[in-house]
Amino acid sequence: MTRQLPKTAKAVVIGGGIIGCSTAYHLGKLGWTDTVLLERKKLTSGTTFHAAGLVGQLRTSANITQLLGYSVDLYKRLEAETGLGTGWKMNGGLRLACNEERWTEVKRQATTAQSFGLEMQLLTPQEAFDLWPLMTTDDLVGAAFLPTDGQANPSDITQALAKGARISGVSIFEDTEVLGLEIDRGKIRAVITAEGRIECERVVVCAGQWSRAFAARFGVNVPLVSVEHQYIITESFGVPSNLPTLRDPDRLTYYKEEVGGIVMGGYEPNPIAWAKDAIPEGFHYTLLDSNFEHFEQIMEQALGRVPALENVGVKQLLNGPESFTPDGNFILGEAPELKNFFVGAGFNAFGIASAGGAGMALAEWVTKGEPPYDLWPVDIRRFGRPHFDTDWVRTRTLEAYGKHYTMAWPFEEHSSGRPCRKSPLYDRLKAQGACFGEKLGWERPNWFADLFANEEPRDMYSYGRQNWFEAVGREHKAVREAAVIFDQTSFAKFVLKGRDAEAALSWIASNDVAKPVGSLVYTQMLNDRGGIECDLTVARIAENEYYIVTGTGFATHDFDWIARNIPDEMHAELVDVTSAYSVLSLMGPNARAVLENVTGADVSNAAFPFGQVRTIGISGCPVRALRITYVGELGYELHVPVEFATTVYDVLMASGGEFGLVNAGYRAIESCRLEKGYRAWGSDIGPDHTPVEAGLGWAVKIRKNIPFRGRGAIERQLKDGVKKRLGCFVPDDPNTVLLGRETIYRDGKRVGWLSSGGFGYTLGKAIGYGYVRNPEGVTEDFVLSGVYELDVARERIPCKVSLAPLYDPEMARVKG
Ligand SMILES: NCCCC(=O)O
Repeated sequence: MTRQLPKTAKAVVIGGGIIGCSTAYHLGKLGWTDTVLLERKKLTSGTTFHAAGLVGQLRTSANITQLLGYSVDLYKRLEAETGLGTGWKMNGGLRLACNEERWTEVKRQATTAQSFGLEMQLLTPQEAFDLWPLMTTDDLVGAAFLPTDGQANPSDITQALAKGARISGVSIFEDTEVLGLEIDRGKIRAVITAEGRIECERVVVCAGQWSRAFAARFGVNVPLVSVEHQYIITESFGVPSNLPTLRDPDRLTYYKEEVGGIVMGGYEPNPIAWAKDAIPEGFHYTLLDSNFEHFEQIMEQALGRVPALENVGVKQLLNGPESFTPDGNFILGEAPELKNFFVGAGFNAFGIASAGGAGMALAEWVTKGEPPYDLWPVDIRRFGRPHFDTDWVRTRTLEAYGKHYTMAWPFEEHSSGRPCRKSPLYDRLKAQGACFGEKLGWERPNWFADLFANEEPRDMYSYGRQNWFEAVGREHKAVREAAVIFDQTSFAKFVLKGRDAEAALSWIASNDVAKPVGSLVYTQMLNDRGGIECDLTVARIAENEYYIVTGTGFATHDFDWIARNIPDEMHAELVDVTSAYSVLSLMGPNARAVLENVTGADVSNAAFPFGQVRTIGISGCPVRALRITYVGELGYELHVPVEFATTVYDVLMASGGEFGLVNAGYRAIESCRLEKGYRAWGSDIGPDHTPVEAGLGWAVKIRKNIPFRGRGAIERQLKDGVKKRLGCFVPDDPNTVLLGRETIYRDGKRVGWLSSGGFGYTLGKAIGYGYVRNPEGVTEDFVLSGVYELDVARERIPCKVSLAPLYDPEMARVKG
C-alpha cells in the first residue's frame, strides 16, 4: 500500500507506545485532528509491549492521583468506544504491611487516599487472605485494598487508543523514523523524515527510553535512563481471573493474574542500568537475556509469600529495559529549552497506570499552553543543572529504582550522587555538625548536631518524631531569642535587566514592583486562572535592573515562567546569576546588633527598614543585604559574591558570639515559617491556588490601576467569592505528628487535606495548613465557624482553626 505523509500538521507526536497513542487520542478528542503520530517501527514495539500492566492510582499528590484516576475512567470505557479489547479489569489492588512502621505508612496512605477521594480499605490479615488465598499471612500486620485499582493488557490498550485517535481523524504512521527537526529562531518549524518534511506547530516527544538522546540533539534535557526490569510469567495453574493485583513492598514484589497464571516481578536494591552509551540500532520488539542470578533475590522473596510458585512452571523470565527517572516521577510538559517541544516520557513503573491521564494532560498542555491543573511533581521544569549529566542522572535513578517499594520515610533524603553542588561554607558547616539535605544537587544544612554532646549528624527515619527533633528545637529557640545564620546559597537568583524591565515585571508580577530603587517586594506571578506560578522576592537594584530571588527547587521553572512572560515587544533580559552569590541569612532579634558589629553602614530601622535592599560593606566585601524574612523575625539575607562568602561568614560568627549567634538549618526555617504562616510554593500554594484563596490578597496590586497577568481572575474572585480558603490547623494534642495530606473534617464532613504540616516549637504545638473547600463557596466566617478534626493515620484528632498567623500577627518582630 502506498502512503503519503502529510506536508503539514498542527502537532506531530513522536513515538507509538502507550503514551504517544494516548496523547494522540486526546489531541484528537480536543479537536486537533490535524495531528500526526510517527512511530519508527511498530506501535508498542519499544517498551509498551513488555510492560506488566498493573494500574494503581494512589500517589502522594492529589493531582497525580486524579490523573491516574482518569486513566481508570478511560480504560473502563475504551473497549466499548473503540470495539477493541483492552484487557482492562477492575479487580482491585492489595498492598501488604509486614511490620509496624509499614502498617503506619499504609494507614497514612489510607488517610491520603481518603483526602483525595479514593477508596482504600484497611484489612486484617485474614481479610487480605480471603481476597488473595495464594499467599501466606504469618508475617502480616495488615493490608490495604483499593477496589478501583486494576490491570490492563498494555499492547491492547495502546491499539485501542490508536484506533480511538484514528476515529477522531489523527493519522498514524508506523515504520517512519524521525530524522531531525527544523528549528527557526528557537521555535519548532518542521519534523524531518526519510519520506519528507512535515511542517508543524508542536512536537510531542513520547519516545520512551529513546527520548533523552533524541531531545538532547536539540538541546533539551530529558533526565531518564534505561534500567533492566524483570518479571516471570507462570504457566496457568487455575488462578481466578478476578484475583486483585498485589503489592508486597516489604518483599519488594508485585503480582497480577494472567491467563490463569501469575505475573510476578520486583524492584531489587541493586538494579542494572542498560544501554549506557546508546540504545542499539534495531531494538524493537526486543527483550534482553534473562538474568536468573539477578532475579533470584526477588524470586526468594516471592516464594516466601506465594509458596505455590515453587511447583508451577515458569513460562518466561522476561527482561525488558524501561525508562526510569531520578525521582521516580514521570516527565511531562513543554521543554524550557525549546518552545513548542513537548515531552511525555520517563514513566518508571507506572506507564500503563499513568498513560490515560498523562496523555490527557499533555494534550491539554499542547493545545492550550498549560496543563489542566498543577502537575508540578511531574513537570519537566523540576530538574536543574545536575540533571544534564547522564552519569549523575543514572546514579540517582538507580537509587530511586531500588527504593521503589522501600519505606517512603518522612523527610527521607537521597544518598547517591552527593555531595554535588556545595556552598563555599560547606566544609565549615560540616565541621560544625551540619546534617545536610539535598535539593537540585545542592547540599543544604537541615540541622546541626551538637558534636560536644556526641550527637551524630545523621537522620534516623521513623513515622514518629525523628532524632533531630531536639536539635531543631534548639535552633528554633535561637531564631526566636537571639540570632542565627542559615546558609541559603542554593536560592535561585536572576537578574532582569533592560530599559523595559519595570514594565515587563509589572506585567508578570501581581504585586507592585514599580517602586523606587532600593525597594524589595514579595510577589506572586499568576497564570490566567489567577493561580500562583511563582512566589518570590524582587529587589530593585537600579532603575533598569531587578534582582529576583526564588526557591532552590524552582530555578528552572521560575526562570522559564518569567522569561516566557516578558512581552515580545519589550526590552528586558533575564539572566540566571545563582552561581555568582552565596546567601547568608542572618535572622533573629539580635540580627541587627550582629550586623552593626561588622559593618560601618547604617543598618538602623530608620535607615534600612523592612522591605528594602542595600549594599553594605563587611570586611571589604560588597554585600547585597535584603531586609526580608521567612521565619518571622528581624532579618537580613546577605547576598555575597561567592569568593567573599567564607570571609563574611567567619567575621559574622566571630563577632556574633556575644549575641548568641549560631548556625541553623532548613528544618528550623520550616518550623518558624509554619508558626508565622508563610506559604510554601509546591505545597500550600501553586498554580491551582490564587492569592485570594491562599490568604495572600494583600500582596496583589488590585487597587492600583496596573494591568498584570491573572488580574481578571482575581477581580472575578473578589467579586464572586472563592470555593476554598487556606486555613491553619492546630491539633489539641501537641504530640500529633503532622506531615501533610491529613484529611480535614469540618463539622464531621470531609472538606480538604493538609498541604503541609510540622511542629512549632515556640507554640509547643503541631501546625498544619490546608484548604477548606466547599462548592457553595467559602468565606472567612465559614472557615472560622466550623468544628474541626484532622484524620491522622485513620484516627480523628480534634483541632482548632485560624486564619491569622499564630506568631506575631502584628509583624512587630519583623518590622521592628
Ligand atoms: N510495572 C510494574 C508496576 C508495579 C506497581 O505498580 O507497583
